[in-house]
Amino acid sequence: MQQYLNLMKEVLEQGVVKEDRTGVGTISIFARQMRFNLQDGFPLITTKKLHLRSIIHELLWFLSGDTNIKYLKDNNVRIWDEWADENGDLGPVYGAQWRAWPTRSGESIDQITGVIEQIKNNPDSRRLLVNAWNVGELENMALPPCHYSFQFYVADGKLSCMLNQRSCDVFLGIPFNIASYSLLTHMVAQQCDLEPGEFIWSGGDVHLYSNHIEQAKLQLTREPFPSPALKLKRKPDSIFDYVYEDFEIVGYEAHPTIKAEIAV
Ligand SMILES: Nc1nc(=O)c2c([nH]1)NC[C@@H]1CN(c3ccc(C(=O)N[C@@H](CCC(=O)O)C(=O)O)cc3)CN21
Ligand SMILES: O=c1ccn([C@H]2C[C@H](O)[C@@H](COP(=O)(O)O)O2)c(=O)[nH]1
Repeated sequence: MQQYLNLMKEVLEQGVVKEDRTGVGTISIFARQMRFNLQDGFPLITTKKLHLRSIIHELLWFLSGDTNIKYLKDNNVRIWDEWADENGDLGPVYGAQWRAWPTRSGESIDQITGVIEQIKNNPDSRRLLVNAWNVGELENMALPPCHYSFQFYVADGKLSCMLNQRSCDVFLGIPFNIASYSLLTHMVAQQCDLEPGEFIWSGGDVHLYSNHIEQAKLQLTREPFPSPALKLKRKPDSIFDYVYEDFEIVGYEAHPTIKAEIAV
C-alpha cells in the first residue's frame, strides 16, 4: 500500500489550500492514479486498522439497489447517517443508478446485470461500463456520486477494473473506496470464472481535510505490513446473492486505528 502513502505524502507536501463545501477547508491536488495488482494480495490499508465490515455491508447494500440507510443501521454501519433524511432516504444514489437507471420511456436499466452479462458473453467489449453520474437526477441525491463510473477489462483470463472518483477524501474515503472496488472486482471475477487482475483508482480533486493533517502525518511514520488475502468462501448463484459471511480476510496485520472526524 505504498502507493496510498505516497499519495498522502504528495498532498501534504504539494497540496494547495482550498475552501470546500463543508466549510472545513482542505489541501488539495488534482488528478492522480494508483494501480493495485490484486494477484499480490488484497489492498486493505495496514498503516491503520480498517474494519472491512462497514465496507462489505455498504457494497452489498449498493448491489441490492437500496438507497435507504435502514439496512446499514440494522447492521450497525453508520457511515451514511449524516446524509440521510428523517426517513433514512438518500435519494437516487449509487444503488438506484447501478440497478435501476431510469430511461425516458419510463423503464429502467440494471447496469450491474448488464455489465456481467457482457463480461461473460462479450469479454473483449470496450463498453464494460457502469455509470452513476445521472445528470438529470443529481439534484435529488443527498450527495452526488463521488465514485461515479467504473470500467471492466478482460485479458489473459483476468478481470481488471478502473474506477473514476471526482472527489477524494484521502484520510477517510479513499481507504474505503479502494477496498470496496477491489471486493467488487473479486466478486465479478468469481461470477464470470475469471481471476482478479488489477484495480486502478483514478481521482480528480484529491484532498486532505484540515482536521486530518495530524492523523496523516502520524500514519506516514508507520511501516506498512504485507497485504492480507481475500477469501470468498463459496460461489453464490449470482452477484446479488452474496452475504456478509461469504467474505474472509486472511492474514490482516495492521497498526492501531486513527480517529478522525468526517466532514459533512
Ligand atoms: N467527507 C466525506 N468523506 C467521505 O469519505 C465520505 C463522505 N464525506 N460522505 C459520503 C461517504 C461516507 N463515507 C465514510 C463515512 C465515514 C467514514 C468513517 O468514519 N470511517 C472510520 C470508521 C468507521 C466505521 O468503520 O464504522 C475510519 O476510521 O475509517 C468513512 C467513510 C465515505 N464518504
Ligand atoms: O466514497 C466516497 C464518498 C465521498 N468522499 C468524499 C469526498 C469529499 O470529501 C466528500 C464529498 O463532498 P463533495 O463536496 O460532494 O465533493 O466526500 C469520498 O472520498 N469517497
